[in-house]
Amino acid sequence: MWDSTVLNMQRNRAISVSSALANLPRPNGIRRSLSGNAFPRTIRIVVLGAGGVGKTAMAVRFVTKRFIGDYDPNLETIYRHTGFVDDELINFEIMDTAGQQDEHSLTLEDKCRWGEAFIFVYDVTDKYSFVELDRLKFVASYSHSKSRLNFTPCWVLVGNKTDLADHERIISTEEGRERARELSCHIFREISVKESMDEASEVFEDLWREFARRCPRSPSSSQRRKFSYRIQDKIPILNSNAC
Ligand SMILES: Nc1nc2c(ncn2[C@@H]2O[C@H](COP(=O)(O)OP(=O)(O)OP(=O)(O)O)[C@@H](O)[C@H]2O)c(=O)[nH]1
Repeated sequence: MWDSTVLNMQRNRAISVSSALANLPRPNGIRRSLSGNAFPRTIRIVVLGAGGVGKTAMAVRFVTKRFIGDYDPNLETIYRHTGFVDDELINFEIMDTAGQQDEHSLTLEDKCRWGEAFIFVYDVTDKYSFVELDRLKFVASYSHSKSRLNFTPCWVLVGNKTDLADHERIISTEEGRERARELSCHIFREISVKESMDEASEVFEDLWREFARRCPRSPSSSQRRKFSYRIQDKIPILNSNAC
């Protein structure tokens, strides 16, 4: 009797503390999500593709809404960005990999083990970037299978630079769609990061929806920590309000 009274008191206290926490204003203006989750869920996305296809431009477009013309090709960064998708507040962690590897950087497998969702980018005017997709998908699938995370990651294929398509297109939309099927990608989009802010954002938002559908519970923080320590030592993290 006494035990159950104490248990009930503890439970009521826990409930009132958690609802009080949920109602507190969050630091940096982060609100409780409208879906009712007190804390935003996190998704880790790795962006892969040959050099110069627009990986950095796409990530920066999503995070800052701006198109910035040129970046250091060796720059690898993890962008952290919090935003709403369908009334739910989501933490996006986006690893922008360098298309040209230098011998001191982490291996591609190391980086892929960190990821839970993958965006493969090619340039619709560049045949090599299209051919390179096979190798990248192979490495990402292999690395993910070694990471022992118990869900199929979300795969997305993006053909970028459609603003150049009228005169310079080499890969047709149908070829892109067909390759998405061959690579078992869940989502295929053609976009112009340069001309459209919305097209870049929709890639990340649709990716989140697909991820949430196939993985209702995110990996635990202890699972995530296993893959973090080597990566986060070597790749700088940039919060979106600092971009
Ligand atoms: N026309 C056009 N150019 C683009 C578009 N997106 C990116 N670019 C340009 O393509 C070049 C390469 O873009 P990045 O974002 O640096 O490409 P990346 O894939 O990150 O390249 P690496 O860092 O070498 O791997 C830059 O000059 C961009 O301005 C686009 O949608 N249209």
